[in-house]
Amino acid sequence: MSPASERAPAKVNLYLHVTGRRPDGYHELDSLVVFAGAGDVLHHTAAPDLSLALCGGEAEALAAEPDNLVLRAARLLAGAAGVPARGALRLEKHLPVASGIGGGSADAAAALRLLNRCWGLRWPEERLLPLAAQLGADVPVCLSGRAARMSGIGEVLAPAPVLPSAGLVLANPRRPLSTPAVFRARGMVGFSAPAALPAGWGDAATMARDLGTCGNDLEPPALRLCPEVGMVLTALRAAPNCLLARMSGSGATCFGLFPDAATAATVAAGLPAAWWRWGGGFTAGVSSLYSAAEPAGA
Ligand SMILES: C[C@@](CO)(OP(=O)(O)O)[C@H](O)COP(=O)(O)OP(=O)(O)OC[C@H]1O[C@@H](n2ccc(N)nc2=O)[C@H](O)[C@@H]1O
Ligand SMILES: Nc1ncnc2c1ncn2[C@@H]1O[C@H](COP(=O)(O)OP(=O)(O)O)[C@@H](O)[C@H]1O
Repeated sequence: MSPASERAPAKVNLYLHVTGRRPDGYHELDSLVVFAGAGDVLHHTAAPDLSLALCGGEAEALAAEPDNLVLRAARLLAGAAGVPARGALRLEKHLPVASGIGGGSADAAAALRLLNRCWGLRWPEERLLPLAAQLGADVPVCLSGRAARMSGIGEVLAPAPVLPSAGLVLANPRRPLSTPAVFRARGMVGFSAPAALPAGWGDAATMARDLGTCGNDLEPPALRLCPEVGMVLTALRAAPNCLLARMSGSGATCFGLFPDAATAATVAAGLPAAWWRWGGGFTAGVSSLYSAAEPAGA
């Protein structure tokens, strides 16, 4: 990746427990978040003013978006750093919009990393995290792009258990789902306890067995709003060697876990062409971030 580009990988919630609700209406969560090889890409070219151009297969869904998260992130960082917001940005949009895999959050996080570098700020991750949290509950976890155990409303991050190599299929029935609408549709049901997880897994089958004891508490309301989620889950579960299939985030994208990336790619290619689908493996992290030990301007 060129120094003037940043990957914005898709976030996948391998499980998602709603553990409480704050007085301000936000929900407390417990989730194991991993990142997929699929993602958007953000590019920067020096320019006196700030602008954003969109390209890529999923760009059309954002054409009417009045307040792209990339521009919000750029303005927020410029304001916090006291520098002019400048640069011609180009977003290659490959992830479906409003689909439970955090594309907008990943783009916002990529903008923070990219402009931190292109504007010569060299802020460490810890200094960018409060800005990320202001942009959305999922943006802090997307900042490092590292697998994490996420709690609070998304801002409390702890290392994930050691993950095995595994295959991952993502499939979306091409129905956008609004995150607030899915939380609302959950209604007055009770809360789940945080999951009990081991320190790590040696293979994909053991990981899938343990994750099978968890769930996604947003899956039932999402299924009511978007019955196609059920078709996607059925197709994933019917695929040979599927170890686990579940919805990610507030949907409608579902994931399937498979023994390896090659199997996942084959399965994805066999899913209905009318769906958005992708198959591969987890990604290890994006980090072009600076460590706190590194002096600014170094
Ligand atoms: C549900 C999750 C799980 O990872 O993923 P997605 O389905 O969006 O991918 C996230 O918590 C989404 O994070 P994000 O999409 O950044 O949410 P925000 O923009 O901050 O919030 C949008 C709305 O979702 C609801 N919301 C979000 C996060 C949270 N912990 N509790 C909530 O109740 C609130 O109604 C809020 O107004
Ligand atoms: N760069 C962006 N990519 C996606 N959505 C964006 C972006 N900027 C703003 N949005 C808005 O954020 C909403 C949530 O988008 P997204 O992050 O794709 O959802 P999800 O977290 O459910 O996958 C969209 O409906 C759109 O209105």
